[in-house]
Amino acid sequence: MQAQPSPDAILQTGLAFWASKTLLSAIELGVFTQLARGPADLVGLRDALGLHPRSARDFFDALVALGFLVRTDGVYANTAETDLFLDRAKPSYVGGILEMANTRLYPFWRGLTLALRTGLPQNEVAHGGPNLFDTLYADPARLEQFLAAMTGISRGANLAIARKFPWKDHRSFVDVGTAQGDLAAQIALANPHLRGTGFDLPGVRPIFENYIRAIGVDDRVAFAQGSFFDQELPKADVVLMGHILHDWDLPTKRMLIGKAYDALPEGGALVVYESIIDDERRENAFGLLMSLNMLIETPGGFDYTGADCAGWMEEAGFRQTRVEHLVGPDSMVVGIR
Ligand SMILES: C[S@@+](CC[C@H](N)C(=O)[O-])C[C@H]1O[C@@H](n2cnc3c(N)ncnc32)[C@H](O)[C@@H]1O
Repeated sequence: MQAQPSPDAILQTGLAFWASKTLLSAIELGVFTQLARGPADLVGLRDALGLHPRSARDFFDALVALGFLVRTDGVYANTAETDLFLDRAKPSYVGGILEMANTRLYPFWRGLTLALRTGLPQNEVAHGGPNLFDTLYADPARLEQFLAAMTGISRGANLAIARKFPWKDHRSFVDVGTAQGDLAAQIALANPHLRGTGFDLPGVRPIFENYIRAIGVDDRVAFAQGSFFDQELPKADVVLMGHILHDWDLPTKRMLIGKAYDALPEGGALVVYESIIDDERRENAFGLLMSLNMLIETPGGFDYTGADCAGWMEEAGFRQTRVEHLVGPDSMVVGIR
């Protein structure tokens, strides 16, 4: 017998922003950082966070029901996951991307319908700025938040690339658009024979250098500053691009793949990774929604399938390509020169 149609999934997705904003506000308020110092009862937690009595209990219990807190005999505590990943005091903190989601993406996504009608971004550049990065980089606090957010969204894939890629066949790498440098750091940590470069705009240098020093790989990983629009890429055995191609329109994507080709020796590899959409464009919902996020954030950016990317690489001269899943929605496309 066929199941009766139910509106459950429709209502759940339609109102999913309730759960999303509750988690984002909990991160903003430091709920998980506070509870990482020790469990607390309703009044203790409410007072520590400076919340009004009216809805504090509903807020904390909603976080229990959503699976982000546990409550035992009236005492609230983090789950293993929120304690590890949402306590700001731990290096495993991944909340940077969610802080950015809270302050920037949540308000900007209000403009999605308008963006779909006009094809125009809905973020800070909506009223005339030249590009996302110039706007972000004009404000040091926003720049720092953005670069930390990138580490949050990329950490799982960075660890997978550091382990999965055949690094033993290579001696050097350059991470193009490196942000804080987490990919470069994870590759260097897992592969002591490699030397690496993080390439990015000049304003990124101090943030990159602090991060690389804190991880302890500054003897093998250096920063090279510049814009990939104005100059060639530093030469290396492997060129990596994480969340770079989706920021730009097709001519720029092709230009960047061409510059990567020029930077590689014969047998060298280009590794492109992000939430690569499945070739049928029906399964990787995160990748497809990420592409809508690029509509909100950029004038011409979009996400793409593994087959799309492999095709652009082949047009640029790469002789072999392959697509490999990393973690969650992320895959890498590898091109061998
Ligand atoms: C979306 S972030 C990706 C960061 C990192 N690769 C990751 O996956 O987490 C894009 C990066 O490209 C850098 N970028 C933007 N325009 C650039 C340019 N013209 N030249 C070099 N890097 C640039 C930004 O500063 C930023 O670090």
